[in-house]
Amino acid sequence: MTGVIGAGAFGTALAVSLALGGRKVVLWARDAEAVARMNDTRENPRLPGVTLPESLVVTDDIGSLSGDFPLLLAVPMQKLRDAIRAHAAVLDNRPLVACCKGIELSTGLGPSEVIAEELPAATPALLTGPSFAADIARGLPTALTLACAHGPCAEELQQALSAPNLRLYRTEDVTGAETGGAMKNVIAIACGAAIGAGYGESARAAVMTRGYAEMVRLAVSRGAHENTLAGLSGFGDLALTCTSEQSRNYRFGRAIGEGQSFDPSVTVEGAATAHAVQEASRKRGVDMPITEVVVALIDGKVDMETALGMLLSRPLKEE
Ligand SMILES: NC(=O)C1=CN([C@@H]2O[C@H](COP(=O)(O)OP(=O)(O)OC[C@H]3O[C@@H](n4cnc5c(N)ncnc54)[C@H](OP(=O)(O)O)[C@@H]3O)[C@@H](O)[C@H]2O)C=CC1
Ligand SMILES: O=C(CO)COP(=O)(O)O
Repeated sequence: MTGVIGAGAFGTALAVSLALGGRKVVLWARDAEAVARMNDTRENPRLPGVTLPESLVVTDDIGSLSGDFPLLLAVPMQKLRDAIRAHAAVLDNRPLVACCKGIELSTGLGPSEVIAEELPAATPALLTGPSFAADIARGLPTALTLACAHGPCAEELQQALSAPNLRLYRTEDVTGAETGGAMKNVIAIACGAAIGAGYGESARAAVMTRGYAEMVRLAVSRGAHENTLAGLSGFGDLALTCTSEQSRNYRFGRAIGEGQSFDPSVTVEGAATAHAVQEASRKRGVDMPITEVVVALIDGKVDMETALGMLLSRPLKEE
C-alpha cells in the first residue's frame, strides 16, 4: 500500500499512476469538500481531463494513512513543514518520500532535511526528476530519481513506487537530487524571462548551461556528488523545465520577460527557492550570478535590460 498526502496536480498524478499499475493507493487531501467532489466526479480540477481510477481511495481521514507503508508528501516546499507538523503522529517512524522541489525559505533546508529535523525517527526520501503531472497521469513514459540515503530502503521504495510507465532510478545522494530539483526551477524562471524578453534561443541555451554550472557549484558546496547533477534530478529536469510551456516556473519567468502579471495562486516553487538559494550561496561564498538576477527580477529591483547587463558585463573567465 502507498499513501499520498496532498491532492494537488502531482500527488494526484502519482496516485493515479500507481493505482493504474495495480497498487493499493490512498490519496489524502485536507479539504473535505474537495474530497467529496473528487469522490463524486472521479476527477480533480487540479488535474483536468484525468479520471481517477475506482481503485484509488480519496479521503480526508488522515487516520486511514496509519501504518508503516511509505507515504508520498506531495505538497509545495514552503508548506512541507506545516504539513508534517499537523500530522506528526501518523507520519513518524516510517518512510516519507518528499515529492516537492525547492529549498525552505526560512531555514535554507531541502525537503529531506526538513523531514529529518521534524521527525528524526522517519526515513526521509525524495522522488524527483523530469515529469509533468499531466504526462504521468496520462500514462506517458517517464523516468524519475528515487533518492534515499539508506540503501536497503532506497531499493524497497524503488520497487514500491515504480509503475509500468514510471521508471525509477535510485541514488543515495539525496542532497544532490534535492539541489538539482530546487535549482532547475530558478533557472527555468531565468530561461522564461530570456524568451519572454525576446533574447532568443541561443541566449536560453547559455542560461541553461551556465545555470547548470551554478546548480553544480551549489550542490557540491552542500556536500553532493557532482555526478548526481548530470542525472534525471539535475540535468534531466533542467532540460524539461527550461524548454517547456507546460512548466509553471518557465511561464512565470516568461511573464516577467514580457512585462505581464502572473496568477499568484499558481504554485511557482522557484520564486521562494531563488531567495533561499541567494541567501545560502552568499553565506557559503558560492558564485550564483543567474540566481542573483532572478531574485532581482522577481523583486522588481531591475528591468530586463539591466538584468541582461548584470550577466554580460561580468569579467570574462575560463569555462
Ligand atoms: N505539477 C507538476 O507537474 C509537478 C510538481 N512537482 C512538485 O510537486 C509539489 C507540489 O506541486 P503541485 O502538486 O503541482 O501543486 P498544486 O498547486 O497543484 O497543489 C498543491 C497541493 O498541496 C496542498 N497543500 C498545501 N499546503 C498543504 C498543507 N499544509 N497540508 C496539506 N496539503 C497542503 C494543496 O491543498 P489545498 O488545495 O487544500 O490548498 C494542494 O492540493 C511541488 O514542489 C512541485 O514542484 C514535481 C513534479 C511535477
Ligand atoms: O517539476 C516539474 C517538471 O519536472 C514541474 O515544473 P513546474 O513546477 O515548473 O510546472
